[in-house]
Amino acid sequence: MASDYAVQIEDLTHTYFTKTEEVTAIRSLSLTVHPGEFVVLVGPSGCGKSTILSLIAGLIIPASGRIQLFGNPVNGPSPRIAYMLQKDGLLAWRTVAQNMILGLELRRQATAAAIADTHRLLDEMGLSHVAHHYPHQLSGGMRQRVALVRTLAVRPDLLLLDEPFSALDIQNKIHLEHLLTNVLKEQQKTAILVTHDLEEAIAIGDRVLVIGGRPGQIRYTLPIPTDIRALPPLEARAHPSFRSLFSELWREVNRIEKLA
Ligand SMILES: Nc1ncnc2c1ncn2[C@@H]1O[C@H](COP(=O)(O)OP(=O)(O)OP(=O)(O)O)[C@@H](O)[C@H]1O
Repeated sequence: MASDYAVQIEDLTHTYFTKTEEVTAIRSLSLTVHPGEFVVLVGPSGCGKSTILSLIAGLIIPASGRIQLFGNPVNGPSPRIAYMLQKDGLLAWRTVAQNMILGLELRRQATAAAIADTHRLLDEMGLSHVAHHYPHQLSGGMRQRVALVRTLAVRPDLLLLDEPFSALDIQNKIHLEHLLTNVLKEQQKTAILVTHDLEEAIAIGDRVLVIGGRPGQIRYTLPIPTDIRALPPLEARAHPSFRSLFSELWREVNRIEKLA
């Protein structure tokens, strides 16, 4: 069924059960994401941001509520989604070229054309010269660029990004943000990013949602103005309105942190 939304979440609640306790991570959360939109989730530690991504990815099943992906209910992992984490997850015994086609192999889609596509992406990331290197021969920023190629290689319609750049220094971080936003815009992909970096959220998101409280809910929405969205991440940070957006987001995150 056709849908106007890439992601549609209605009244979602999720509780984890451990041997000793029940933790309701999120309660009554509703959210819609349009195709091609880049939504960023920020908020205090433990407010349920990663849980939201895992639910959308179909890795965990919600206690109640509905999640639809491009009009179809989420019942488990979907080939339309790719997930990227803070840890690059590169396999030490595979070269860069072999690592970047891992997802394609797992999905039995490693055709000559798909592999050629990943080499083009690797080239766009400025890494063609390390295709035959092993992960231990690369810097942290290079490793994360390879992980990004591997994530994009499966041509997902939706990217879920859980703090993918948080371990990088500021130069590498902005470089990767730039590469990511370029590819997303070119290929008109939808993405949801979790980050603790409020500058990053404003510099690359279309809309920033502050999740907070226990259980977590959406407590504040900051739409990013079009003129900032049109800029690359470094230039966005230098926009005259950037500081006031940052102050607004900082204030809200701190206010909401007290709700926990
Ligand atoms: N597998 C699990 N079993 C039990 N409780 C869990 C599990 N995963 C998460 N939780 C709990 O659910 C709540 C939300 O966790 P979640 O990881 O989604 O938060 P987060 O906002 O992503 O945190 P952070 O910013 O620190 O990564 C926390 O109280 C956490 O302890």
